[in-house]
Formats: sequence, C-alpha cells, structure tokens
Amino acid sequence: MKLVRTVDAVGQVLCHDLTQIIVGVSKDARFRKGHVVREEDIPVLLSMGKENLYVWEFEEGMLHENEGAEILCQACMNSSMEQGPVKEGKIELKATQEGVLEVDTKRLLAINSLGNVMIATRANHSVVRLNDKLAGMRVIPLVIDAGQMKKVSAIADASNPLLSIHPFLIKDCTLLVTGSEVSKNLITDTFSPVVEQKLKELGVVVTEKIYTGDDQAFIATSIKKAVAGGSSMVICTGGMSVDPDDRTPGAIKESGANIVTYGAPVLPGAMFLISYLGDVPVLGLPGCVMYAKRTVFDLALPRIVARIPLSGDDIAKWGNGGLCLQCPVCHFPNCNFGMGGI
Ligand SMILES: Nc1nc2c(c(=O)[nH]1)N[C@H]1C(S)=C(S)[C@@H](COP(=O)(O)OP(=O)(O)OC[C@H]3O[C@@H](n4cnc5c(N)ncnc54)[C@H](O)[C@@H]3O)O[C@H]1N2
Ligand code: MOO
Repeated sequence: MKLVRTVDAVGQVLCHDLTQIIVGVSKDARFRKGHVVREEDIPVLLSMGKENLYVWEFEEGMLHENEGAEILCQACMNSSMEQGPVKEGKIELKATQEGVLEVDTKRLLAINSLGNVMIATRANHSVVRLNDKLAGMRVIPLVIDAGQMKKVSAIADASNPLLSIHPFLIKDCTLLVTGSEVSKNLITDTFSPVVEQKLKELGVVVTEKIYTGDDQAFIATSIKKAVAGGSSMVICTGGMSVDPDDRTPGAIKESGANIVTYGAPVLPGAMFLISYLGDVPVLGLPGCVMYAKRTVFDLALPRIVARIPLSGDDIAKWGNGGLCLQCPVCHFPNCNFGMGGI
C-alpha cells in the first residue's frame, strides 16, 4: 500500500472502499476496493474531499484481478461468444450464436482446481440462444501471482478455449409414423405434431411424412429411400416395445443402420433407439415421447441436430439424473433431468 496524490492516481488501484455522502441522495461506497482510478474519477474524488489516496503497490510478478479475469476469459471464449465489461474483477460471457454449448469439463475442473481462480459455466450440452449467458469468471484475491495465471493459460487459452457452441446443422427430417391403427385411420395421429414442434424449436423442418403401418420391410425400405434421397435425419415413431406388431427396431436394423443404442437409462424413454445409416441419424421414438412432457428425446435431439456424436457411453451416463420427476409444472431444462450425464 502506498499514498499518492489523487491528481496523480490515474491507473492506480484503490485499497479500500471510498464512501460518498450526499444528503438526501446517497450514502454508499462511490468507489470500491480494487477500482482502477480513471481520469473522469479525479474530479469526483476531489469533490469527496479526497486529496490523497491509498493505492496498491504492485509487486513484480503480481496481476490485478481485472487482468487475471481477462486471462480467464481468454481461456473460455471462442468466436461465437462475446465478453461483457470487467466489473469488480468479474467477466461474463454471452452467446452470439445459438446451438449446443460444449464445455471441456476436464480442463474446466483442472483450472478450478488451481485455487484462487474460478470459472462457472452453464451445464455442458445446454441449448443456448442468442445473448444467453454462458459463463462467469474471476480471480478470488485482489491481486494474483502471474505464475498462477500462466498455469491457467497452459491449460486453456484463446487458441484452445474451454467453451464452444455447436450450431444446429441439420435442417430437414423424414418422419415415418408407424402403427396400422394410424395408417388405417382408426385413430388420429397425435404423435407427429409433438415431434414436429420439438424439431421446429431447433430449426428442423419435416420435409416428408409417411404413414408406414407395421410392415417391417416397408419401414426398412422407407428409411433407405429417405437416406438415398438426401434426407438429413429419419425419425420413426412408435412400435418400439415388445408387442408382436412393434417392428421399428427390426426395421431400423434391416435398413443397415448402425445401432448406437436400443434402450436408454432414462424414464420416460427406456425404449429409445439411436442409429446412423452412413452419417444420417435414424431414431426410433417410443410411445412415451408422444404423451410425456419431456423424455430422452429432449436430451438427445439437440446434440443430434448439432451433429455432436453420441456414443453408447454418453447415453449410459444419462442414468444418473435420468428419472424425470413429472413435476406438475415442468421446468426442464432448469431441473436435474439428464443433468447427471453432462
Ligand atoms: N411388456 C412391455 N410393455 C411395454 C414395455 C415393455 O418394455 N414391456 N415398454 C413400455 C414403454 S417404456 C413404452 S414407451 C411403450 C413403447 O411404446 P411403443 O413405442 O411400442 O408404442 P406403440 O406400441 O406403437 O403405441 C403405444 C400407444 O400409442 C399409440 N400410438 C402410437 N403411435 C401413435 C400415433 N402416431 N398417434 C396416436 N397414437 C399413437 C398406440 O395406438 C398405442 O395405444 O411400451 C410400453 N409397454
Ligand atoms: O421407452 Mo418408455 O419410454 O420409458 O416410457
């Protein structure tokens, strides 16, 4: 700590809060500890009677919290994000593009384990929209060892940041609505409107819809034709369980698609199927997707539309937090559903 004349204090860091009292208007800290004195602050400080100030005496090799926050920001941010102003040593990042946020959780943990620095992010694989807040970060003390910040940069920096946003790349989908009761018009199709709405929220349009009935060979041929015709994704509804007329898993297999999983540790959604024919996702949706507010489909769809590969391991991890509590008012994604697998 050293004493400087206020008129010479531009660029110096205040050591304590400075309170301004204006009767009937304010009585509060006008300048906070850690504030870096700017040219425009000088007349205000003089008007508060502060001719001299206690400021930090920087030691060689120490950085102010604002400089530290900038380094943390560089460790997080890629080109589809924008940084807010540094406020009291803290920086927040916002999305400049929509998509699926990917957080490198291993490296995030490595940085947060260093001590004296922190980065808090939105959960990995969250759907983010334009201007959504993504992360906040700061150093804990007012000044920090530059060596500590070098350790941060060695783990992540602007050339290899922790965060990225994967845009929704898939724009079209073929819908195969199975079930003889639907193709024979015995009941109204209430499944496809649900799927179409969820797709629309991610910018995907159903370009073809076929009522296939329960003929396995016909469903398989329809899948192959859709893919050969350039469809970016194929979704089959219903026929996913164990009744003799449930032919969808067999048809997807017969189409030659490579099955990633038939079955997921998520309720609702146990009978979900993900496969790929070439690089085209082919999904089998169990009946619950039609009637439950949220299911495994809501966990998987954003990543599939963003073309983020989903492995059997990724899906197995959903078991932790995979039980939807069916709350009277659904707050998904602001709940634990699917959060164990992030
Ligand atoms: N013995 C078992 N039964 C069930 C199991 C099981 O493991 N063993 N799993 C249950 C789970 S979990 C689910 S989810 C459902 C899966 O249902 P499916 O995908 O096989 O659905 P469907 O049998 O085709 O249809 C169920 C129900 O929904 C009606 N439906 C189907 N598609 C439409 C449509 N487009 N529009 C309107 N209604 C539709 C259909 O008529 C049936 O009433 O299985 C459990 N059972
Ligand atoms: O696949 Mo069923 O999905 O759990 O309700």
